[in-house]
Amino acid sequence: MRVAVIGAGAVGGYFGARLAAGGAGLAFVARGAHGAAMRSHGLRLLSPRGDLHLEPVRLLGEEARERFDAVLIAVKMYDLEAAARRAAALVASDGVVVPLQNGVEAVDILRRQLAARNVAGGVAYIAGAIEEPGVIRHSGQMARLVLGALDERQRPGLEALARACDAADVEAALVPDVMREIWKKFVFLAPFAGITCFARKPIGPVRDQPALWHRFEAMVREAVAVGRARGVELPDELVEERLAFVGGLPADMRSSMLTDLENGRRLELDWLVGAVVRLGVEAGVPVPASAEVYGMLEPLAGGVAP
Ligand SMILES: NC(=O)C1=CN([C@@H]2O[C@H](COP(=O)(O)OP(=O)(O)OC[C@H]3O[C@@H](n4cnc5c(N)ncnc54)[C@H](OP(=O)(O)O)[C@@H]3O)[C@@H](O)[C@H]2O)C=CC1
Ligand SMILES: CC(C)(CO)C(=O)C(=O)O
Repeated sequence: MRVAVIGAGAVGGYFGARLAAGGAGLAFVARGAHGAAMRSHGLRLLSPRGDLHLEPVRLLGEEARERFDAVLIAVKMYDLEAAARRAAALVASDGVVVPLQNGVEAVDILRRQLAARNVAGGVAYIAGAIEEPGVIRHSGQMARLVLGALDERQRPGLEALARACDAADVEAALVPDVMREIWKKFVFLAPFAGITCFARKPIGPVRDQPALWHRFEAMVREAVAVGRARGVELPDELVEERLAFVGGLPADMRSSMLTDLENGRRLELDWLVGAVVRLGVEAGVPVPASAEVYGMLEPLAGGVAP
């Protein structure tokens, strides 16, 4: 199977390298110092699930005319529009494009640049970061994809992608209602990103401080209420289930937004806590806890040198 990965950072670099090592015909679209390092020394994964050094790495230049059966997009939300245009030039007419962003708005952004027939849904459960150009650091054991069709014609392509994941020892579940799965991640992830940035701490110290944990819980409840108001069928037990999930995460787990904050990078705030607030206001759902955390972080959203 021919797979292209646009954005070779924590998410794209990890899953792309595993797929390549598992035998998929894989090529990356990468840029900057990280892309240059991949070109000269390959891509290195440092992972509790096993280190990997992929060399050589196949990198696609602007001139690439090849078409791919699947295109995974793993750039930050603020780069998605441009990446979607690139995906349109790389995906086969019957291929699938799978966005792996956190947030609930990636599919809508992709549909502005691509035929709806090609745009599928995806969720990535993993924690990691680019440690230095050419090197991805994976933290913890979690490394899982959730994939789902948004058009019946995408099923064979997604099944083939799931088989390629299986061959690469990457856990990938095909689900019937992927938008619901995207929301099920969003309802804890947006609050998780918000509260860890608000506290400037990983999740362990947040759990240990009742005031922070109560604020986090309030934010999860608000995000679930917003999803429901928008017609997403989220089960009654979801809040408790998501709190238990976050309760079981390793104490030193950081959100990718906290890592970005600490590195002075732009934040995905407007698509995470900001989206809870924006969509909540649109739907007439009160979101005071999220709005307060959003307000505190908003001045930092553009990236502030550490
Ligand atoms: N990190 C994590 O633990 C997780 C992240 N996510 C989500 O996944 C998405 C990706 O995050 P993450 O992997 O952390 O991001 P990273 O910043 O680690 O990687 C993104 C990479 O894509 C590059 N890029 C951006 N636009 C283009 C483009 N047009 N062509 C080629 N390369 C491009 C970036 O380059 P440059 O640096 O030059 O901008 C960067 O190297 C986000 O939405 C995030 O919320 C989901 C689960 C876990
Ligand atoms: C919380 C985590 C690590 C889970 O996948 C995540 O998605 C992120 O911080 O971006």
